[in-house]
Amino acid sequence: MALKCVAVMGWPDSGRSIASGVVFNGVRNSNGEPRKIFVSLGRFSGPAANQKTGKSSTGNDVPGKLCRNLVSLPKPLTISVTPNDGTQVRISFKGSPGSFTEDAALKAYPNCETIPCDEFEEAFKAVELWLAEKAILPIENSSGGSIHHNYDLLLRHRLHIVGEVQFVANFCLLALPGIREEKLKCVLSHPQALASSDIVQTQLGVARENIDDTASAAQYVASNGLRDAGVVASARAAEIYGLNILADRIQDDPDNITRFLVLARDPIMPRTDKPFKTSIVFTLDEGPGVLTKALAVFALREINLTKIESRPQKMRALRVVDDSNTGRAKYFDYLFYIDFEASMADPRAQNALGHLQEFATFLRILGCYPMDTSL
Ligand SMILES: O=C(O)C(=O)C[C@]1(C(=O)O)C=C[C@@H](O)C=C1
Repeated sequence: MALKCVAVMGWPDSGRSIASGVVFNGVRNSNGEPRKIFVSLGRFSGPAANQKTGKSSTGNDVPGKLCRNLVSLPKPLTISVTPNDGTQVRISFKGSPGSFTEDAALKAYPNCETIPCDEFEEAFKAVELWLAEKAILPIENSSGGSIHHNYDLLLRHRLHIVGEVQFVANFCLLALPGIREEKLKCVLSHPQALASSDIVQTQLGVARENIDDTASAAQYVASNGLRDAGVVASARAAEIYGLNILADRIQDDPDNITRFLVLARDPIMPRTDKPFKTSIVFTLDEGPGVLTKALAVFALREINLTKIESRPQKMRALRVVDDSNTGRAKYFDYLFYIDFEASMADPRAQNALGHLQEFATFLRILGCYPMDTSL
């Protein structure tokens, strides 16, 4: 059977053509109807294509290095590179020990080794340089919304989303031992933690000071012996830095949830025996209804969307279009990020992306991963 590789979902200008997978055309189902098949390029068992000749070891011609004879494709497998309990998995994160991101890593991989980094970018690099197997980063918060910078990093780097962690952060008010609430003149923490515990700070009448992460704030107050400063951080941070917990669960919304993404160098094989989510990013041409059309590819197949986010295309912020009424019109150019509830092993998802790819100007699959159903 001749296969035509019609779309490569990859980094637009990286010179590396494949990020997560390929959609193949020219495949028909048992009724003879055309069918698009998405093949994840994470890891295959079975004969691999020779990178130089483009021939598989079974002798079948393959168009392009990584296209394969789909008939012989194995059923999706889950390849577990690391044990489920996280033994020996090194996970990089932005922040100091005791931060909520580290808590989220420990929730997903209880025995992991965590690698604190100063910046999100460094957490990505730690995985790219094989210093860590995975990175974890917050992507959205139920009260503060999206963490936009991290959407940009997902696209700038080539890691794959391999998991999500939903985490309820329990914010505590901390201070040096012996210090009472009335003595506090200011409270230090991550801006999101400060914003999420506004009621208590207003009651205390304290000034707020932003620090990179909650645990670093605890470390700063402890190491400088600041007697008039409180901290909003976790109970674990109190223990690590020798601070007292003055008040527990000070978040305005008791269900303040942060969603974290787990990233790795390789994608995982999509499955259909448990709920999976897929995250994509795409761009569209300018025109009326184009976004509606893009969203319809999911609605038509009854695929539920859980998140949509738009970000400016920084290197190509303005699009100049000849418009018959007004002459030259200028539009902002956007990237659209979507999470949907379907596995890439599900034909509905394959068909939806095949359909989207017909008119999207760029499409990349950021990852297909098990949904966190723990909350
Ligand atoms: O500062 C921390 O402890 C973090 O892990 C970061 C972070 C965030 O980026 O939103 C994570 C969860 C909490 O909501 C507060 C802060």
